Amino acid sequence: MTRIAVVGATTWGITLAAVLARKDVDLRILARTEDEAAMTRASVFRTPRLPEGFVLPKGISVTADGAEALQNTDAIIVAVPSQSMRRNMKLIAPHIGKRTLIISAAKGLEVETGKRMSEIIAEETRKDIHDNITVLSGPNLAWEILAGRPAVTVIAAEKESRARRGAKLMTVPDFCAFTNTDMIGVELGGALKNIIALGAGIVDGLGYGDNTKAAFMTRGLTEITALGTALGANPLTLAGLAGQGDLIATCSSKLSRNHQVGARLTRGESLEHIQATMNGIAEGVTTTLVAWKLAQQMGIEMPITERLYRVLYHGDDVRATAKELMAAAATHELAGRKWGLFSLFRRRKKPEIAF
Ligand SMILES: NC(=O)C1=CN([C@@H]2O[C@H](COP(=O)(O)OP(=O)(O)OC[C@H]3O[C@@H](n4cnc5c(N)ncnc54)[C@H](O)[C@@H]3O)[C@@H](O)[C@H]2O)C=CC1
Ligand SMILES: O=C(CO)COP(=O)(O)O
Repeated sequence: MTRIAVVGATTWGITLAAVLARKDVDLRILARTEDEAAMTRASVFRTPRLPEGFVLPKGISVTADGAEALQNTDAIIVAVPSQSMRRNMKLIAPHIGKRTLIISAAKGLEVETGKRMSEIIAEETRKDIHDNITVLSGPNLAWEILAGRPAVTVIAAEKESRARRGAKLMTVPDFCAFTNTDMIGVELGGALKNIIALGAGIVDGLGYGDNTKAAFMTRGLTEITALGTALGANPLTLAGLAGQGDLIATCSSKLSRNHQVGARLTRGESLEHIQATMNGIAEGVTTTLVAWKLAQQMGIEMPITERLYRVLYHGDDVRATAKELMAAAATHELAGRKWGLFSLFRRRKKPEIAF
């Protein structure tokens, strides 16, 4: 029987385990402590993000023992906040088998290095398993998926065969995985759209209309595509499910924590207070910092990211910043959009960034 382990008793980890339980597989969740494992087993979830009354499907085992959870698995899904990816990988690396597929399900960039999750996984694992590193990302609000509403996702790996293997493992009724070989694009799409989702929460919180929102989302996609392609992503990936698709889902949904952060900022709440009370992770906060630094160092114009960075890290006034952004001198719509076919072959070197 196929054996899959999920690292992280998080909203997304539990959701993916519950989704996979729709088919006949041996599923194990690796929790951080025996307490956390016992609570998850008893369906007492620390996060209120799961639908009310949700019960962990029978047959999923939960343990805090790494060897028990991870040995002899066909795939390990790592569903932890991105700032904890390196720490988690250090713990699980010794248990990863030569043929085990590693699926990163986190959507963020490491603050200290600006690195993508797959880069961190590679740094923390043996070379002989690097071909097995894959990433999963797409318009995937956990609550909707657990509620049984149909969704699709994308699995990317450098080798098409690994992406196909991952997609086969992850596809179940009402949750279907597309494949891609552009890992950079899929990861950056999932991470960078959170910046724009946070801003969309501000747009909604300020009571602006659909015209504003459409403009904001479109220009948001423009600037994350500019950074993404400079970092080596295929622009078509960013226009696909893991980029534009996820951007639409999170900018439109009140279920999105990133959207919630933006909306709460417009009510005068401080970022510290929001983060302390939201009981979950909004990756867009740290991703804004990383993207801003990358943009500065690579000379890429990101007017939305730049202003959100000032709101989040320098306490700029949300209303004044939104007004300033909407009034900012418009340029040629296609200015800076140089990612024609040739840009695929002209990757700029990512700077070494000191954060
Ligand atoms: N919730 C969602 O709808 C989706 C989340 N994701 C991504 O999945 C990643 C995890 O997010 P969520 O599951 O929503 O987190 P969450 O918001 O449910 O939980 C985050 C909290 O989990 C705890 N945690 C549990 N196990 C942990 C471990 N092994 N290492 C570190 N912290 C642990 C920590 O207290 C942390 O603050 C993020 O990168 C997120 O962007 C991706 C798609 C959908
Ligand atoms: O990535 C997500 C949906 O695709 C989840 O969004 P939030 O992290 O903003 O809740």
